[in-house]
Formats: sequence, structure tokens, C-alpha cells
Amino acid sequence: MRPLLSTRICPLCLFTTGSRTAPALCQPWATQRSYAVARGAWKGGRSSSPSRMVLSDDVSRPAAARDGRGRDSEKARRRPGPFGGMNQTEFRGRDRSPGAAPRSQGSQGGQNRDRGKKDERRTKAMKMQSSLATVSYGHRTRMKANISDVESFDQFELLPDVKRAVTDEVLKGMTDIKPTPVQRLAIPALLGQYTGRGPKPKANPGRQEFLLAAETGSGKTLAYLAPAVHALKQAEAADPEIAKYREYFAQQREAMQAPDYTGPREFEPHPTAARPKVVVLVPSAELVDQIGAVAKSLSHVAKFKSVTLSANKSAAVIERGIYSPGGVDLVVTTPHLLSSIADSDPNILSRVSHLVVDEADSLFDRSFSAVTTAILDRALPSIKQLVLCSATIPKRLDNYMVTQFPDMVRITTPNLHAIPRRVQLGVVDVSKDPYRNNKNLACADAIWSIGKDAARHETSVPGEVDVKRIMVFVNEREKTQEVAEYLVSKGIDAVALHRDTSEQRQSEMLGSFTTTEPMKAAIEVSQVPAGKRSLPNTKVIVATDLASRGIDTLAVRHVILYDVPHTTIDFIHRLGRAGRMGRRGRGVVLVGKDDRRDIVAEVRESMFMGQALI
Ligand SMILES: Nc1ncnc2c1ncn2[C@@H]1O[C@H](COP(=O)(O)OP(=O)(O)OP(=O)(O)O)[C@@H](O)[C@H]1O
Repeated sequence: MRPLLSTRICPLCLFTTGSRTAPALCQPWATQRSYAVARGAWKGGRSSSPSRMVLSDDVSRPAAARDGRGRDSEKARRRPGPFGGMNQTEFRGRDRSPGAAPRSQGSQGGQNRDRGKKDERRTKAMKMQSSLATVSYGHRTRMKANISDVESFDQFELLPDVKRAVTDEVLKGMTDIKPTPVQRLAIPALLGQYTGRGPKPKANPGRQEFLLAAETGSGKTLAYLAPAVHALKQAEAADPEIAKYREYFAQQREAMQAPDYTGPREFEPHPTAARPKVVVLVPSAELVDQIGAVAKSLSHVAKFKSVTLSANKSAAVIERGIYSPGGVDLVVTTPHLLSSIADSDPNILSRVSHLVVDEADSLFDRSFSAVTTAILDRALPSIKQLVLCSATIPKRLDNYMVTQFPDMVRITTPNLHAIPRRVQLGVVDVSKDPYRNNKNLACADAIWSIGKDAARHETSVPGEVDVKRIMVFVNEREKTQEVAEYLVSKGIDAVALHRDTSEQRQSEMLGSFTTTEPMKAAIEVSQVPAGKRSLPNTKVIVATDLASRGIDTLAVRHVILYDVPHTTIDFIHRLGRAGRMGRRGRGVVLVGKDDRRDIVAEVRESMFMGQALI
């Protein structure tokens, strides 16, 4: 007997039959077929509306929002009874939520024939968690169109010095420099520049609010810093107070050079002393240093004063930085530190025109949100541009933005919420032999095999190999130390990234993970005196993703997910430490007997399809 799935329904008489015999048995079917064949539109008995392999760009809109005809046919298709749900041009059960990215985003998408059914199964467990806000397919497509014809930083209306600072300082040494998708979208938008696509932006004399959301390692820092520095320099050129100070400074300096000068030898403080115009908030001291370094590079050419403030610095250094008589234009800091400075000097936020909240998903999370919003409230009266920046938009953040900033312009890249394209994910079932739920052993084994594999490839110097830098992620901070100690006991150079790790060791290790400089080691896997083997060509950081959120770990090719992350948000941030800026990367997830295999399988399949996680 022919299986039920291969039967077809004649659209006119609703006669059910096998596909081969249909034309012979059913006259309307045959008539329709020959008519359609003659038009070149035969789709095997389906109606001539779009094939289900073509996605409509209003796929994210609910059926009720579509035209009347659509609603009627929808009703008909959903009619209960033996023929209800037949003759559909698209699969009803398919995930129609906007977060489920279209096939066209992936390279392998064409392989999936019974796509609708598979998609539903594929995202079921992720949907149960459903922690990420969704982005519609139509929105992604529009954003894709908006970036297609931007090829160079010259196309942006940035001041020449700022442009030079980006290409000759921050991206120094790179050839064929092109803006990344998020830069193509965000820089013109933040500059208020019209790119010839979409509706022309209205000049907004009040406050502008932007969300800037793009995948990990995609260049978001420059996307917000370059326009902020541009605005800073423009405002400075038009500020009468600064012009007056410059005049005073030049006169005073000349006067001081006279041999008979007896007046004060110090200058009056600059109008911007302790009154920055641009403030960038980030969640950790490491990120303060990282973003601060990009700002510093920009300042060398664009000429402005940037300062980094973090709890790693002494009170004296912080005070010297912020109260420098030469003024301060841009501050990169954490909300807690800025808040405590603002408690003793409320004027510190009185001139802020540009406030950037980087890693906004963390900074509006429970642990930070009270202090972040307090800063926001203080700074809002003077703010001209507020930018929230993140690689993930959790539903929580989405709701906050909807209620607090309903007019916020959302700039999201077409691949938002997808794991970088060139990162692959392998799964190790640690519940089986030889590990029997010993994750420590499985983790050490994975690192040893990466190290041994790398030891086979000598550099141009005989006997020398590249050092592999590997990140291991655990769910709980307390676990970092335990895992790191175990790895060290197995001859692996591992360090836990947490508050109690010595600052020097931590920054040494992070430094070697964020540099693009190759590191070399002797090829031999050595025997230390006690007979314990050691692996000299790997370096390992064990961390929770909070400790490493946003860190630009360019040197990392391997990420080990010791614990299965609690949410897809954590998957994105953890795997996003590899595969930065289009580099290749590999993730390995250790799945124990109590772990959510369904989630891992779905994440893996989404990655394979090149689709966004939901
Ligand atoms: N146009 C560009 N071309 C090449 N490299 C770039 C470009 N823009 C930025 N980069 C580099 O890409 C790397 C990642 O950038 P950045 O740290 O801003 O990523 P991100 O999007 O903020 O990532 P995350 O979400 O993980 O914080 C940096 O090393 C940066 O120098």
C-alpha cells in the first residue's frame, strides 16, 4: 500500500490519490495540471501561490495582520476534518517566530527538504527557554539591503581625522579595510547621515536613542566610538568656552616664558576637567581596559583626552585621571565606579552628551540595572545620544527598551543571534566510557588532544609550534578554580578568571589571549622531574562568561563548554570568544547525564544551518 505521505489531494474535487494515478482518475486534477504545465507553473498539484521554499518577507507578521484573502484561505486550511490543513502553500507548524532565521542565512540550508517539520522539532527546546528577543526576517532582509553597497570608511561623513584614526591607528596593519556590517549600519545612523536607502532620517533636536545589536566579534566598539568622537570634535569646534580657554592658554603660556614673569605657574582648569562629554559604560575592569585602548588609539590622531576608570586602579590614579587640569573628553568606566564618583561630585555627569551602555544585556541585568539606570537618570538631561550596545537582546532587555525608550532606533545586523559562521561545535558525551561523568578528565583530554594535534605542525622554525589558546567555560564562578587546579595537575597551563586570581596573572593570561601575535613553544611534550607530563603548547583560561563578556579574544580558536550553558544567550557569548572577525573556531561541549542534550542538539543544528538561536 502506498504510504499516506505520498498521497495527493486534488485542489478542485478534493479527491485523494497517489501522485502517479491522479491525472488518470481525476479529471479536474488532470485539467489543472495541463493548464499549469502549459503556463510553466506546475507545482505537483499545489496552487500557484508562492512555493513553500520561498519565504515571504512578512513571515514575522501574524496572520491576522494580513489581507482579507489571506485570512479566508487561512481559515479554510485550518478547517477541522479529514481535509483540514491540506493544500497548504506553507507549513503551518513551522516556527513562525521572527527569531527563527530564514534558510537563506545559512550555507547548508538547501539540504533541508522537509524544512517545516524539522524546524519545529529543531527549536522546540530552545523555544521552551526562549530567552532571546526575536528579530523578524523582514527586518533582517532590510538591514542586509542597507549594507550591500557600503564598501569603505570613506563613504561615511566622519571628520577626516576621525576616519584616519580608525583606519591608520585602530585598524593599523590591516589591508583592504572595509567596514563590518554593524559599522555600515550604525555609523551613518549615529551621524544622522542619509545613505540613500530607507526613509530619510528627520533632524532630531532632542535626544536620539539607538540600540546597536550585532553578533559577537563584529566590530561594535568602533561602530559607536567613531561617531561619538566625531560628535565630540564637532562640538568642541563650536564651543565658545573652549575657544576662550584656548586663547587664555596660549596667552598664559607666552606670558610664562617671559624672564620677568612672576604670576602663577599653573593653568586654570580646562572647561572639560572632570566634565566628560562622552561616557562609555562596560561591566568589567578588563573591558574598561580593552575599550579604553581603542579610544586611546583614536585619540592619538583625532586629538582628544580619554580616560579609563576601573576598580583595578588606585584612588589617586582615578582622581588624577578624571580631574586632570587638561580636561577629559571621553571616559570609559564601570557603572559602580562612576556612580560612586558621581555621589561625591554630581556635576561629573552634567556635560555628558553621548552615553554608551556597552554589553547592555549585562548592564540592564539584575546585578547591574539599579546602578546603570541611576546613572542614566542623572545624565539624561544633557544627553543628546544614548546608545545601547549588545551581541544579544534578551527578552528582559527588549521589554525594558519598549517601555522606557519606545522611540529607540533599533539597528540589528542580519546575522544577529547567530554563532559566528566559521565556528563548529563538537559534542562529547561524558556519561559514557571512558569518562563516566568525569568532566574534569574529559576536559583535560580535549585540551591534550588539541595540544598534541598542534604539536604536529611545526612553524618555519624547526622544533617550534604555535601555542593554542583555549577558553573553558563553566556555569558557576566557584567551579573555575576547581577546574583550573585539576587541569594544572594534568600538566596544563591553566588559570581561573575570577576576582581572587592575582591581577598580574590574570592580565598576563588575558593579554596572551587578546593579542594577534603568534606565541611559540618547543614541540616536545616534556616530562617534568616528578614524572608528570606537561603540555607546553597550550594556555587555558577557565571562566564564567560574565568574567569574559566582550573580551576580544582574537587568539582563541578553541572554546570548551565544560557545562552546558543555561541559556542560548550564554551559548552565543561563550562560543563568540572564538571565530571573531571571521576567524575559524571550534567549540566542544561536554554533555553529562543530567545535561540538556536536546538544547545542545538544537544549537548545533542551528549552527550547522547558519541560523540564529532563539
Ligand atoms: N572594519 C574592521 N575590519 C577588520 N577588523 C575590525 C574592523 N572593525 C573592528 N575590527 C576588529 O574586530 C575585533 C572585534 O571587534 P569588537 O571587540 O568591537 O567586537 P564586538 O562586536 O564588540 O564583540 P563582542 O560582542 O564580543 O564584544 C577587534 O579586534 C577590532 O579591532
